[in-house]
Amino acid sequence: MESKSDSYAGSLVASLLSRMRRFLFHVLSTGPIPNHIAFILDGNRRYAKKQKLKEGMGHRAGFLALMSLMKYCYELGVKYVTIYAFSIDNFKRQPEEVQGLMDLMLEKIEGLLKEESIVNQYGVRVYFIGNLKLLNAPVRDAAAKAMKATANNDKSILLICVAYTSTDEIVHAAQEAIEEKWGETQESSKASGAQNSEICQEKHEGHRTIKLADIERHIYMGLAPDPDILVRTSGESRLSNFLLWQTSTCLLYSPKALWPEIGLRHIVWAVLNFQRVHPYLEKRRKQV
Ligand SMILES: CC(C)=CCC/C(C)=C/CC/C(C)=C/COP(=O)(O)OP(=O)(O)O
Repeated sequence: MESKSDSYAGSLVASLLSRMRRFLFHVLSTGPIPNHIAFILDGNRRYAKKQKLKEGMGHRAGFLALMSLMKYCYELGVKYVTIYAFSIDNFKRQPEEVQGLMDLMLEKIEGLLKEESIVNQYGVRVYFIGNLKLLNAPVRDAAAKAMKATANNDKSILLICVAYTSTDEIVHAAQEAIEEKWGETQESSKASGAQNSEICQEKHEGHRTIKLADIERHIYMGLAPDPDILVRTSGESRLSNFLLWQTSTCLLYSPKALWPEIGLRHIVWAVLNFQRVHPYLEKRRKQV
């Protein structure tokens, strides 16, 4: 059992580490701080295997790592954090694993709403991004509840991509943009009393004139600026169908650590690298 002096020493060390971290962040903030960092949470099952844990425990450890990372990002002044929590392709995994992940998600979303959670400590507004109708009803309802409950938080933003892939996001946005154009075309045809053949012609023209901005208006991630840094753990540098539309001028950082092993040093290193290439990234952005 932990004695009183042990717990006193423990809280002293925690407070010292927190002060050191804040000092480090203060020094870092003399340079540009990324506005948006996105994470691909790779390597949770490998971590469980490495630590000889049950597979689901890797994802639980991954969630704890996520909480620490969010804390570091928000303390550092990063406004937007996006995570790839579950891709549409992940539905192809063994049914027990998918169910285990959905159960974990449900439990953790409910936990995020508790008063003492990081979301409330840091004034985080939560968005769930993706094809949410693919989720089971309890997770979808919990996601809707979390978005509603945090709607008045405005200090920071957490975007949780679930049932998400970039190609699905782009197809969805293109479809909505076409429907919007078609709606406008019909309206203007009605107003001018055009004949059916003319409507068809206008519809055709309307489709042909879809612009980049029409698609961007309907992209799920449109509520956030493009990420400045994309972190993918476990040494992989593939994007795996994540934020393909949004990452043309983004710094990719792929530390060897498995997701549950990610920590403060990785964030500091990512930000230092971002600061080093910042003038170049800004130039590229202006050109784009
Ligand atoms: C509410 C909320 C935000 C919950 C998030 C929970 C969480 C940590 C989800 C990660 C899910 C996932 C499929 C990660 C990829 O690791 P992997 O399973 O592919 O592991 P591997 O790369 O070792 O195979």
